[in-house]
Amino acid sequence: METDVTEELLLVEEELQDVQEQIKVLLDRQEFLYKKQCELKAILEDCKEHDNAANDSISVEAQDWSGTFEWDSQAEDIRFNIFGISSYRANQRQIINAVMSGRDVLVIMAAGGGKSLCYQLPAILRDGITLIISPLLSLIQDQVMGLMALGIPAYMLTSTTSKDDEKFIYKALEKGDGDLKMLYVTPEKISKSKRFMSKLEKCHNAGRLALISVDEAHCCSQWGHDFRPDYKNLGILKIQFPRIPLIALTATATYKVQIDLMEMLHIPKCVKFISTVNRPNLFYKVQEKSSVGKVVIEQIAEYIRSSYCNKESGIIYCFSRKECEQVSKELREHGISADYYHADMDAVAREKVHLRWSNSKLQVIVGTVAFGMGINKPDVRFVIHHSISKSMETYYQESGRAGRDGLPSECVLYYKPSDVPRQSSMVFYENSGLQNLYDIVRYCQSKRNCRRHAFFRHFGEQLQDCNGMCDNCAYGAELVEIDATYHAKVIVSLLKEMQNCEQRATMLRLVDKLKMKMKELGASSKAIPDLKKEQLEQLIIHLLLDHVLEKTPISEIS
Ligand SMILES: Nc1ncnc2c1ncn2[C@@H]1O[C@H](COP(=O)(O)OP(=O)(O)OP(=O)(O)O)[C@@H](O)[C@H]1O
Repeated sequence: METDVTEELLLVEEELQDVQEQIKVLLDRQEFLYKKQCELKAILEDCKEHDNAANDSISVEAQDWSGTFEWDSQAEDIRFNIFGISSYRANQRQIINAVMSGRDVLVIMAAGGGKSLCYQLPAILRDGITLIISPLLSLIQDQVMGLMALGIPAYMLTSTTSKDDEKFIYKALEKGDGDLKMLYVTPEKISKSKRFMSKLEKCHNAGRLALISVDEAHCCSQWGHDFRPDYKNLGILKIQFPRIPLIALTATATYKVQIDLMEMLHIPKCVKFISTVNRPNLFYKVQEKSSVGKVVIEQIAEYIRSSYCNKESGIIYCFSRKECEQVSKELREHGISADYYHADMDAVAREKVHLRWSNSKLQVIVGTVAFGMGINKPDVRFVIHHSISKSMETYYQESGRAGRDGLPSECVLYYKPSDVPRQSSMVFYENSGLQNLYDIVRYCQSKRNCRRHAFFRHFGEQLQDCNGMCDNCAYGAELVEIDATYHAKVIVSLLKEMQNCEQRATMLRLVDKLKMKMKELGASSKAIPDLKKEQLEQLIIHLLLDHVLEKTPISEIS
């Protein structure tokens, strides 16, 4: 009898072993399929966007904007003799021709690509006044000063405009008196000043409004990275002046943002000129960030000292105002010439720091996102992110402030998984905030994929060669594969427990609980690899990206 039972037990155990192996195979298959599903969905999304973009741009291809036009020789003359530019850059001539033909135009051209010429040259060529809407006073002041220096009658109507200039401008608008070719205003002027709008109307009715230009047009869209409520009201321009060509320009706009701003500005049939987002001179790199703040600063200081010993200019972006002050103070203690810039400072103090840095009297400016649009310094050699940005778009924009002169420059992002929850609490209530954050988290976590390709994918552009200009392509990091299935299962079971008890799962709490649970389960005696805190954090983030984003309820994750 006993032998029979023993034999049966052996059979049951054998079958159990068999079942366990089958489960493992199925689990592996499930994991593979989840990954594949995620990749295929991303590709499908990309294809849809490409198809739409291709359909929308049929009108661009239908007309050859690079052909011969009646204004060609006059345009060449202005380009060379007024702007001192010997030849056009990619798309500039085509854009100018489309504007001169009276079409509405949308221009997406990378930072430093030469967007200004695309509306400034037609502004001189066309009879009448060009109205330019730009979001920042400092940007406007720079532009007007630059144009005046070239002998072009450009003015601005802002809070800093003198009474005399204001009088001159209003007379020029209303009566056509005086020499005024370009008029810069902020969007508030359009949405809030009835007096200005009535003068503009008179200018238009007398046939003197030549062109409308909306700079930094991505500010129209809530899906963009710099939404400005007053930009939303700019749709009024095309309603009031439907026959005046409008050119909208920006350095970046995803397909969604493009659709949004075309709707808002009422330019559904605009000709689109989308240049590549590629900045071949920028080297992208993600650096593992120590959990000890002082070590991070030491590493950054050492990097600046060794790579930029001739005091080449740089920017460091920080998460908070307090962090900005702290980082700049500690860098100074390490002998780096650095100062901070954030929205809590008064305008004069901010301008002073900006000026010292612009004149290269200060090597490093440590800023929050407030150090944004209007930075025209061409020779910024490095942009360091002390913490992860909130989206790929923000990161592209901020890191893109490096190397506007086209010379080699570096963009380094210091990443540690425990910075992710800090950002996610900030973006939680934004439109697609978490989705956007997780895109950049994926960028940071990847140890294999080309960083540049991540940008192409994000902006729905065809892949181009990186030429070894990112860490993953250049160094091909040596990767050690660790089987973390056991840890992952424990994390999921812990999450379920915490979810059932309605406990908040912070990264710190989860890692602590995980370590305790692994001890309880006697993981060390089961030849389970012992993972470091940072590795456990990375694993948690991976799980978050792979499962939570796919909207798999925790209860269904096995
Ligand atoms: N065809 C050209 N040849 C040489 N230089 C040019 C050409 N077009 C523009 N530039 C110069 O390139 C620099 C950048 O131009 P611009 O300020 O218009 O860039 P942008 O596209 O507006 O960049 P951002 O988005 O960063 O403001 C300027 O110094 C400008 O004079």
